[in-house]
Amino acid sequence: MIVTVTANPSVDRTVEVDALARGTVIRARAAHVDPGGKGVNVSRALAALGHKTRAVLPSGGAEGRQLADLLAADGIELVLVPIRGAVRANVSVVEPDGTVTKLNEPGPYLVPDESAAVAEAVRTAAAQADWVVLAGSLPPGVPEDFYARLAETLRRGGTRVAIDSSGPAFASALTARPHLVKPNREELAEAAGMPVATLGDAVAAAGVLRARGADAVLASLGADGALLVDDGGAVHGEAPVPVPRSTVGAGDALLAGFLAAGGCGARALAEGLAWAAAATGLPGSRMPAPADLDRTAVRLHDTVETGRALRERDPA
Ligand SMILES: Nc1ncnc2c1ncn2[C@@H]1O[C@H](COP(=O)(O)OP(=O)(O)O)[C@@H](O)[C@H]1O
Ligand SMILES: O=P(O)(O)OC[C@H]1O[C@](O)(COP(=O)(O)O)[C@@H](O)[C@@H]1O
Repeated sequence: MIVTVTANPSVDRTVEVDALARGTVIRARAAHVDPGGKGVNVSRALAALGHKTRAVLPSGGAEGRQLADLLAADGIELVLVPIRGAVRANVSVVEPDGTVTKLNEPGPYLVPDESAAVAEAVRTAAAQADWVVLAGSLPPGVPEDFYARLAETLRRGGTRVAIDSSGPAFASALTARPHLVKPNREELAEAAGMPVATLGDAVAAAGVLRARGADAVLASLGADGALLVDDGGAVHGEAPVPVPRSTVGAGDALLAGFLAAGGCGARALAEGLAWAAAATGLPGSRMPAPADLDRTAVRLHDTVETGRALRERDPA
């Protein structure tokens, strides 16, 4: 069982427009709504591919009810912690060439009792979990070391912990010695305090994160695939996507596939890459079904091509 924790979930609205122009009225071509938040997406990917998962998240307001309704059909065991504020709504504006502009709200203010209730729900939900995933930003009011403290407690109790966050919440969580962290290229560079322009830079930056406390680093590198750095060394892998549709949630699919395949080693990296490639080929944050996976497209490289320049972020 993989338990996910999303401190700041969202209702994700994706709006398709012909062109984005500031200060004008834009008539959208289409819009759709998905459940959102990084841990929520990890659970969605796991459930879509037949794995047992439980998602812990604060829930309040009309958006909280909407999010629970959207998730009801997904086969995820939900642990909803009531809060007074309303769950946020994030908007992604997609242009025809695939460029995505994201507007992520800060989220509701959580009073100390509400933060404590989420932490308590996680401790209960985590009993007998194979992995606990702590993912996404923290809403206002939740202390910066929220994931760090949870990770420390879970680790002491023998539970494996994976973290996918950013900024101070991520930096502080490293000190809790998580088993796995999943930064994207920007988060890797920010946390390591160095530019990441080549695969060699990514290996070096992952080394910095390991020196700060992470056992293993699964770095997602957009169109350049992903890199796993652990005690066994570094492995790079990629899975080309002929027509990328949307990368929203692709990093979450990568992490979900990696954990579903055991959460360590090259085989898990390959599985994560297959899930991420499939998610990248689907619209919005839709998660792949078994028929969407093509494991034959995955290529692993034991020798990392350190001089290889990383591509600019794909607009899709
Ligand atoms: N253009 C692309 N072509 C192929 N795979 C991609 C592409 N963009 C993303 N991916 C896959 O999705 C994963 C996550 O994407 P990335 O943008 O790095 O993460 P995040 O969504 O967390 O920002 C990558 O590691 C890669 O496996
Ligand atoms: O918690 P954050 O960092 O604001 O991110 C939340 C957003 O990220 C997502 O989980 C998608 O993640 P990615 O685009 O990084 O794959 C959305 O569902 C959600 O709106």
